[in-house]
Amino acid sequence: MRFTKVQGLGNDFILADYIEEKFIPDDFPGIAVKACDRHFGIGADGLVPLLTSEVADIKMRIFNSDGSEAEMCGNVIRCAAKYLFEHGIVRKNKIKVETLAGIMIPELIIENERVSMIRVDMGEPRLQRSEIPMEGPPGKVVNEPLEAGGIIYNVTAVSMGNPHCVIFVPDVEQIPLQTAGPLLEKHHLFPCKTNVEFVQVDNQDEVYMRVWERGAGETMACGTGACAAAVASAINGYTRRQLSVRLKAGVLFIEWAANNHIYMTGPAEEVFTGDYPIFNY
Ligand SMILES: N[C@@H](CCC[C@H](N)C(=O)O)C(=O)O
Repeated sequence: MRFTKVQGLGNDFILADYIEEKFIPDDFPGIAVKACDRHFGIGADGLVPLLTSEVADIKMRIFNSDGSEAEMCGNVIRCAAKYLFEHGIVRKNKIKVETLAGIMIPELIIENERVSMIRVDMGEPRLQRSEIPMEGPPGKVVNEPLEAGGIIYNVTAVSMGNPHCVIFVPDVEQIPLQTAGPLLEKHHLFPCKTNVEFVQVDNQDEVYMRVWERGAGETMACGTGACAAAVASAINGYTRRQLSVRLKAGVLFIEWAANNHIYMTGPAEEVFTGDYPIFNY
């Protein structure tokens, strides 16, 4: 498998370009588990095959490092758009990408003939409990108490195509993410599991976030998570609808626009390329 290792704010992925390939492996989950291993594989938070699409410029599938398939990924869609543009595969500055969460549209911001940032139309957030999905009575889940491991968390649930559970805390550095993360990710009220974001509000224009990702554990950043955190911050009245979400390795700029779409702007980088053996699994 030819691959390009990419990262967006330290959330790293194996991009596997199958657009021109005749042989498409059928065990992407198995390949993801082995290739994402940080000791015995390439090492990454996920494996992302790029494929041809009948409804968009390309199709992107997303496999977490545990092999589960996700509907959408904000950080990798920026990386994929930059890769497609810089390698001359799609020479448009707005690229339509088919995902399990629908068609997303990354836009390349070009400065001095180089892609400096990528702004992605992430579509509309979904807030109804059934859309997350989360068990319970109909309506939105805003600042609602949820017990996990003997602790009550106040959660706001947002779907960006994939599920997110946002929890506001005074100091994210104090959160024992390795214990709280898995308990919330696999909580019985989330039938498809959930990504978990702990968010500290710095002021009306900025929050700081740590994330425990469904199927990948703690990662350095999460694009859909940053969008969910921004939506949750706005509906709880903590921030404006345009804000910076600070992560370990940098910032994502999120705007919840008047058309109800979320726009996420951030960087993307290629790290290295290589070949990975996928036979004899
Ligand atoms: N890191 C991603 C999200 C990847 C998928 C997620 N773990 C899930 O299972 O929903 C991002 O940047 O959005």
